[in-house]
Amino acid sequence: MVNKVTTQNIIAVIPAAGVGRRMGANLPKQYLKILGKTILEHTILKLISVKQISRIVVAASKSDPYIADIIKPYSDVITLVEGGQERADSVLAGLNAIEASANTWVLVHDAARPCVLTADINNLISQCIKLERGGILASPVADTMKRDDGNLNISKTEQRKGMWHAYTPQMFKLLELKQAISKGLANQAEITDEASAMEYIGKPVLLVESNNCNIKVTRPDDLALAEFFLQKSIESNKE
Ligand SMILES: Nc1ccn([C@@H]2O[C@H](COP(=O)(O)OP(=O)(O)OP(=O)(O)O)[C@@H](O)[C@H]2O)c(=O)n1
Ligand SMILES: C[C@](O)(CO)[C@H](O)COP(=O)(O)O
Repeated sequence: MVNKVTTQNIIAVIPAAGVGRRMGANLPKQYLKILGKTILEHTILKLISVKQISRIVVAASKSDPYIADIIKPYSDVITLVEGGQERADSVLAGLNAIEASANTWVLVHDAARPCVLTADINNLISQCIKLERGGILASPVADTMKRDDGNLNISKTEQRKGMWHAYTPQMFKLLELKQAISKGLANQAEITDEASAMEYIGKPVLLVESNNCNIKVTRPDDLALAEFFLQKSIESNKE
């Protein structure tokens, strides 16, 4: 499945090996269609529209009957690898397929976030390169945050100030990210995104504010919302 990547530009990794349990569809959610294209294809097209991204590594499930047809039109820029049990395993499999300098920047973006704005990806890239720091797209929390007591009672109101929703893309140097995820996985740390792996090894991570349209398609209701945002971005590209 793997052919090695050799380039010095930014390389994107798309974890696309999830099963979409919360979506509850009869196929993994990244293969559901919105506006005539699968969610994964919308995501691939967003990354292809970013000039600095030279290659995209897609991590898909081994038994996946859908992926080959979807990536065929983009086979000149896409490398396919086999994903893993957890999202972090899939990301690491993608990173392991990249044969580039340790200093190469990699940008990890969920297959399930097709509505990200190209302008926000470009902004993340330029902030990380300018400040020589890894960073993520994120959005400040807008609601009051409650902590439960494990029994549907509120135990506490958390301080909202300074709280952010973590989105993707998340951009780091290849070697550092590989080391961080490998260490986190080896120590059974909870690694739900790339930033949490970097935090685990004590590295600072930059927050870059994203448009709120960058939703993770997770539950059935998200499909209509994603269609609305994708339609809006298609129309604004026509103007
Ligand atoms: N073992 C896994 C699990 C998740 N992902 C990917 O990571 C992204 C974010 O995960 P999530 O939205 O949680 O997707 P699923 O795991 O498919 O959803 P669920 O948790 O509802 O099953 C998705 O693009 C998903 O395909 C992956 O590549 N490998
Ligand atoms: C990476 C991510 O999308 C950032 O919000 C998120 O952590 C993925 O989480 P999930 O547990 O796979 O839904």
